[in-house]
Order: sequence, then structure tokens, then C-alpha cells
Amino acid sequence: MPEGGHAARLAALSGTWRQESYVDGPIRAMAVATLFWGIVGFLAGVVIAAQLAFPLLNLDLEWTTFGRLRPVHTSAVIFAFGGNALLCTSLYVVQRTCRARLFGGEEMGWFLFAGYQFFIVMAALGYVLGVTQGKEYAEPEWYVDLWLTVVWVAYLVAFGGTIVKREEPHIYVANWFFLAFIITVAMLHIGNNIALPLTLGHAKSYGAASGVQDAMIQWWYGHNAVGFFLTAGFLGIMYYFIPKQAERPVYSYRLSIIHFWSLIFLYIWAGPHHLHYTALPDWAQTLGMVFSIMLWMPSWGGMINGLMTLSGAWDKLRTDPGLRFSVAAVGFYAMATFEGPVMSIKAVNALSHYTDWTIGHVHSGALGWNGFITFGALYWLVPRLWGKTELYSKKLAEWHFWIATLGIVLYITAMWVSGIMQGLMWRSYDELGFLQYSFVETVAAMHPYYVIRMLGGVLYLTGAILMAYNLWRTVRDVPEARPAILPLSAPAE
Ligand code: HEM
Ligand code: HEM
Ligand SMILES: [Cu+2]
Repeated sequence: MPEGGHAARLAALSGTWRQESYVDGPIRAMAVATLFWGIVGFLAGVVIAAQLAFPLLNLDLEWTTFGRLRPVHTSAVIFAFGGNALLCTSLYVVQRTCRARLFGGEEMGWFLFAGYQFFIVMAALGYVLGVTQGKEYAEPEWYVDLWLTVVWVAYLVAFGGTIVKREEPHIYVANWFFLAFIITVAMLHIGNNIALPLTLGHAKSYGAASGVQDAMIQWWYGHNAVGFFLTAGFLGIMYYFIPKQAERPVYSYRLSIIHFWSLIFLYIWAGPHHLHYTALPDWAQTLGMVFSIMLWMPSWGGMINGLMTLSGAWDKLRTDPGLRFSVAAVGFYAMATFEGPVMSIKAVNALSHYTDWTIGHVHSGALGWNGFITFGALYWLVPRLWGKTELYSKKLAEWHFWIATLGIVLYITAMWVSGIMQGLMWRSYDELGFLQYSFVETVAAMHPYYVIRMLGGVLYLTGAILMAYNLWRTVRDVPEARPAILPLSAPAE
């Protein structure tokens, strides 16, 4: 056979097979949306951080006050940035690991892309205009909730359908996590949003539950949004992309199964740790605390599985900035899931609740875990999705890594200090039993830390802009790779 003839024919074949078999267009669009909403969400974070340091920046306009922009930030980072990252990676991964084309094809992919962006824009418009249910992380009113339900059911059908028609007998562990995320979020979203609109032509609605039942449903939702959106879904990303980047199988498949079942079983009970010392019955608070403490074990089991996958491949950390992001993400995941159980202990929560300590905890998870694992996945995925040989600049990605890491360190250390200080100031009495500090004194004491947090945010945002530039140049300037002649879709394990 002439030199290279066979390989060339295989390459050509696999090239066309790949084009026909996998739906990638909408996934590329979702990758772009992840970057776009990431920058919007981080920018909104910087704006509200600046408002807390300098209240003048509320501009005295109702649309630009902290109260309206805060949900713009939280929804933009969690649902728009995180949600697009999850859609993008889950639909990429499920096709490859199942060796099956997306159920519903291109049309389904584009419907999910467009439908989800429409949800985001509708939600954000509502917040700025003052339309809100007032439930944290579930602010959109009933008409937006209904639309999201339609999109989410389509997502479940697309993802589940792809698994059903798979050609690979085995269901790779990343898909278990993605599926748990999709199903549970559907359940949470519907459960927490049962409401009756004033009239069908009116944006306002009233929720079905009230009082402490409403609070419990809300934090069953809020906590498990963390557990299944920000954790299970992103663990799906970890279980596919870290083995890919390290070019090693998952450290322990058995551990991943234990990790999966124990995590989803324990998470669902821990919601009451958001309602310590409230009207919620004491037994329910204790239950939430106990399950939160137990949650430490599966969390660290997963972390160990992610990190140990690098055994024998640690040297790649020096050469692959994407992998460095993924590994640091797992480190931050370990930190946030150690801190969370500690904060769930009632005695600790008595100090931490209502303070910036909670905000620091949130952002070590959000910036360190969710942000970094997404950046790591994007640095790996974008060159491949556009058929490029490599990343435009590793150097720039390294700069991104260090700038963003410094940003996180500034953010969370400032919040630890200000949070604990705030908590201690609120509870200190003088010898006559009077409060030692007026509330406004505690607010004034926060100022320097709010400035430091804002600077941390600026660094994090700068890093993300560098990444967007780097990935844009990758798509525009890096030469196309020759079609792969390797087996098309070997599962990552
Ligand atoms: C440039 C980066 C960021 C900055 C400067 C920033 C800043 C802020 C600020 C100032 C608040 C309000 C704190 C308060 O009410 O006292 C906040 C809340 C929040 N942010 Fe961020 N943020 C950033 C990135 C992110 C990311 C990437 C995520 C998630 C993936 C996230 C999730 C949240 C959540 C969930 C809250 C609400 C926390 C709570 O109520 O306990 N943030 N952020
Ligand atoms: C074992 C794992 C974890 C446990 C037991 C846990 C526990 C807690 C506790 C006790 C609070 C404070 C509740 C309060 O005083 O109001 C909290 C708040 C929070 N945590 Fe965690 N955490 C865990 C992991 C994570 C991770 C990995 C993330 C992010 C990716 C995260 C995101 C949040 C958010 C967003 C809040 C603030 C909710 C709000 O008040 O708006 N947690 N967590
Ligand atoms: Cu929670």
C-alpha cells in the first residue's frame, strides 16, 4: 500500500463520520455563550462589589441599585455562565462516551441553545425592572419559570435519549453525574416554583407555600442548587476532562460509584443548615447539620479520585495550563467542602450566618471550583471543537491562571477577615450588657475589605478577558488539525 494511503483514507473517513455523527454546532455556540456570560457575570460581580464599597455607585436609580443588580450577578454566573458550561460539556461528553449522535439532532441542539439564552435574557430583564419572586437563586417570575421548564424537559429528553441509543454498553461515570444534575434540577425547579399568577396577563404571582414551610422548600431548593447544579454537574465535567487532560484513566472507578451514590443521597437532606436558629423545628436543623457533616466524606472521596487520576502524570501540570486550572479547581472544591460542613455546625453558624464569611465560602466554591474547572475544560475543548492543532498561547493561559488565582485569594481572605470581624462585633457586649458597637460602626469597619474584594474581582475578570482573547485567536489563527485517525470516541476511563 502506498505510504500514508491507508491512513489518509481512514482520516478522510473519520473526518466525515465525525461531522455526520456528532452534533457540534450548537455546542460551539454554547462554548461562546459560556465565555460571554462569564464575562458579563464577573463584571456584574465587580459592579456590585464596588457598590458595597462605594454606595454612591448605586447611582440613585432604581434599575441600578445593588438590590436589583445582585440577582443579575448571581443568575449570570450560576445559570448563564455555569448553565452554558454544563450544557456545552454535557452534550459534548454524552455523545463521545456513548458513541451516539445527540438525540433530536442539530434541531434539538439549537433549540436548547436558543431556548436557554432566551430564558437568561427574560430573567435578567425582569430583575432590572423589579419583577421578582424574591426567592434567592429562583427570582424569575412564573412566566419565565414555565419557559425554563419546557427547555429543561427538552434537555432531559436530549441527554437521556442519547444515553438510550448509545452504542457503548457502559455508561461512563460523567454521564451519571450529568443525569443526576438534570433530573434533580427539574425536580427542584418545579417544587420551589409552584405559584399562582395574579392574572394570566400579570407578572406577579403568589407561591403555594407560606411561612416556615415556604422557607424550608426554598432552602431545600437553594442548597440542592449548590449540590446538583454547582456540584454534581461540575463533577461530571471533572470526571471527563481531567482524565482527558492527564491522559490517564479515572483513578478508581469503584470510588466514583461510591462517590456518586453517597453524594446524591446525603446532599438532599442538608438544606436546613441554611435555616439555623429560625422558626424551623430544632430537629430539622439538627438533621441538616448531621447530614452536612457526613457530606464531607463523599466530597473528599470525589476530590481524591480527581487528584489521584494525575498519578504518574503530575509533570503535565508544568506543560498544560488547562490541566492546572482543573487541578486547582479540585483543590478549591476540597476547601469549600471542608468549610461548608464546619459552617453547618450550629455553634459555628451562630457566628458565620449573615456575615461575609458565607460570601467567602460561596466564592471559594464559585470562583475556585466552578470557574476554574470550566476554564480548564474550555482550554481543552475549544481547540478541539474548532478542529485546531493547539491553543493560541499557553503563556497567556498561564497568566490567566496566576491572575485569577491571586484574585480568588484576595477575595476569600478579605471575606474571612471581614466576616469573622463582623460576627464578633455584632455579638460583643460591654460590662453593662449593652451592645458595644452600633450597626453602622460594623458597616464602616468592612470598607477596606470590600475594596480588597473588589480588586480581587477585577483580577478574576481580567483573567477571563485574557482567556476570551486567547480562545478567539485560537479559533481565528491556529491552523486546522488533520482529521483524527484515532478511534473516534473512546470513553475517557
Ligand atoms: C469577578 C468575580 C466575582 C465578584 C467580584 C463577585 C462579587 C459578589 C458580590 C459583591 C456579591 C454580594 C455579596 C453580598 O451580598 O454581601 C456576590 C454574591 C454572590 N456571588 Fe459573586 N462574584 C464574582 C463571581 C462569582 C461567580 C463566578 C459565582 C458562581 C459561579 C458567584 C456566585 C455568587 C453567589 C451565589 C452569590 C450570593 C451569595 C450569598 O447570598 O450567600 N460569584 N458576588
Ligand atoms: C460538603 C459541602 C458543603 C456544605 C456542607 C456546605 C454548607 C454550607 C453552609 C453551612 C452554608 C451557610 C448557610 C448560612 O449560614 O446561611 C453554606 C452557604 C453556601 N454555600 Fe456551601 N457548603 C458546601 C459546599 C459548597 C460548594 C462546593 C459551593 C459552591 C460551589 C457552595 C455554595 C454555597 C452558597 C452559594 C451558599 C450561600 C447560600 C445563601 O445564603 O445564599 N457550598 N454552605
Ligand atoms: Cu447548603
